[in-house]
Amino acid sequence: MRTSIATVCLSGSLVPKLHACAEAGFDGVEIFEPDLVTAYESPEEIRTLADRLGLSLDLYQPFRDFEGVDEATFADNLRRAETKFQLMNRLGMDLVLVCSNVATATIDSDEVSARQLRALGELGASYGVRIAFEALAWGTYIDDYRRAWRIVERADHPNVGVCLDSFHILSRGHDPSDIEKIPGEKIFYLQLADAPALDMDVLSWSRHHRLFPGEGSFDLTGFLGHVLAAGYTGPLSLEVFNDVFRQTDVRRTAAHAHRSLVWLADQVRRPDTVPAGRPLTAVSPPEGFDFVELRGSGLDEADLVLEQLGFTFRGRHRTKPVRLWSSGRARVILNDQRGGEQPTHLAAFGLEVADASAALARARELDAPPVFRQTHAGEQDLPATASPDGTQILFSDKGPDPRWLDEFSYGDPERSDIARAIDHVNVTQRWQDFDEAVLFYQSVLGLDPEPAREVAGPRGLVRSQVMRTPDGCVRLPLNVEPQGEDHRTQHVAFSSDDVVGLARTARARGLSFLPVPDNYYDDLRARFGLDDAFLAELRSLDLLYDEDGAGGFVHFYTRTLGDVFFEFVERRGPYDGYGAADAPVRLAAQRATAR
Ligand SMILES: O=C(O)c1ccc(O)c(O)c1
Ligand SMILES: [Mg+2]
Repeated sequence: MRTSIATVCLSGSLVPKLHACAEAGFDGVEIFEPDLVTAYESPEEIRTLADRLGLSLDLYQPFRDFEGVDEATFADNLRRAETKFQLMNRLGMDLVLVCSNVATATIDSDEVSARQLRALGELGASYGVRIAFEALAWGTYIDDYRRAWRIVERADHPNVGVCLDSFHILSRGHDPSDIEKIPGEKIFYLQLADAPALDMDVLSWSRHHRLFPGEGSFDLTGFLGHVLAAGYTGPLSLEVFNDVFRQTDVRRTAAHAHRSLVWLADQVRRPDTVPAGRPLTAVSPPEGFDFVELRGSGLDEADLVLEQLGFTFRGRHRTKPVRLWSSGRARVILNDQRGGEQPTHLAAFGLEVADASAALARARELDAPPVFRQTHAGEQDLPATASPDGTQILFSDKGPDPRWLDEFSYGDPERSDIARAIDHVNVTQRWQDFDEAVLFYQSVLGLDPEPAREVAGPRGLVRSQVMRTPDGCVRLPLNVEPQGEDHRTQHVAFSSDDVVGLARTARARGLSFLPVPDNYYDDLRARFGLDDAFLAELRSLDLLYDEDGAGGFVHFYTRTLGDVFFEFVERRGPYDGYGAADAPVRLAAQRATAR
């Protein structure tokens, strides 16, 4: 199916927007009227440019406050419409969006609205223009697509149909299954937008918080399924009003917008809808973390901390300045190759997947950038891509022991069992990249988003959202990076069966913990009624504790090494969280002890 996007989704002026849309792979655009009005190019020049870029001009929008009005207003509205139809002829466009009246309607009548729309259709026909009537969720009288369709049916004009917009339908909780009752050819246009679950007035929600499919919490797969079942064959078009996307790089936004449509079209599992003409390579969710890789200027300090934590030094790589530490299936690579000028940071993580080359193929189909890593003959070349935040992701075929382990020598055999595996990797995001990251991890890696939540940091509440596999073997909590800091603070959490014992041993070896304030333990006593002995033990070791009704969670953090720190977690029983209640304590402590 063809893909399209409303120019209102993007930042800047019309010409760069058209270039960005074409570059991202869209087939067409909706021209948002203010973008044309404020452009210095003539309609003919816009038409020529679009043509040269291979973009069709699919929809002119919006034409406001047309129907449900008295006769004098109606006459003036027809005059207004006629000038727009003339403009559309200059642009070479044949479809206009008319949204339901929110301002001048005084007559609440299907009969009157249908008659007025019919007259508009008749006028449009003389210009070769068709009318797509859309019920805005906040329309004065018409705020439901079912009523818009009733009126269009009654208008009974070949040039009058409906425009369906997922936001207006799903935000109001209207049942989308009635879409299937509309004949496909009367659905003149389809606009898709996702949105976060928010409890606010629908106009503000729509104008500021819409998201691209896969970035919010609407069931767009189900929605699109109904539209396709109705027989709609027009473009899949994005119409996303979002303050962040209106301010951020136009090419980057267009690129993740396009990814969202490719992914959504694939989700409905109808080969005829897939924009690329063939389904995406199917992948199952990752089955575990293979390793994490740190780079930067402070890796010697990381060696020391890993040793104090009881990891085994597994040796050096045979051709690269890279060394490996492990504990159970938790593997940490310290890479001195590049990035030595930066503080120690999380540069990459590896994921074990059923089929590494299939995982890479899917990433490429979704326009995730390939990453080429230096390898020598005989070394395993792991397929890799990069996430929007720049972290490299390497795929390896799931097996008992990764083959690349053999490339390390002069180390010790694995003797530690304090850590079982990597429990989660916390990847911070710039606030403006967060939605793009949710879409990336969902579409490329097949991770599911948990509901977003907020964590109190020293500079205010920050958004936190976990992307994970259903079974929890891969968990990626995404957190907004504190603003105004000149570095990121990411962390790698290892799971252990005995965090208390581990903390005791590590402390005896001189590990420095993130210090926890005494007040925290008084609060813990109040929250969970813990016994004095356990509380004293937690306090003496700077351990944190949480419960979620299902089980308990004991954890601690190391001090920060450059831009990264380690966490050890023990999940007692089916505890499924991340100690989110403790995050404010961590953020405050990190700030208090910052370099
Ligand atoms: O917010 C608006 O006014 C507006 C305009 C046109 C649309 O298609 C829409 O969904 C909303
Ligand atoms: Mg709309």
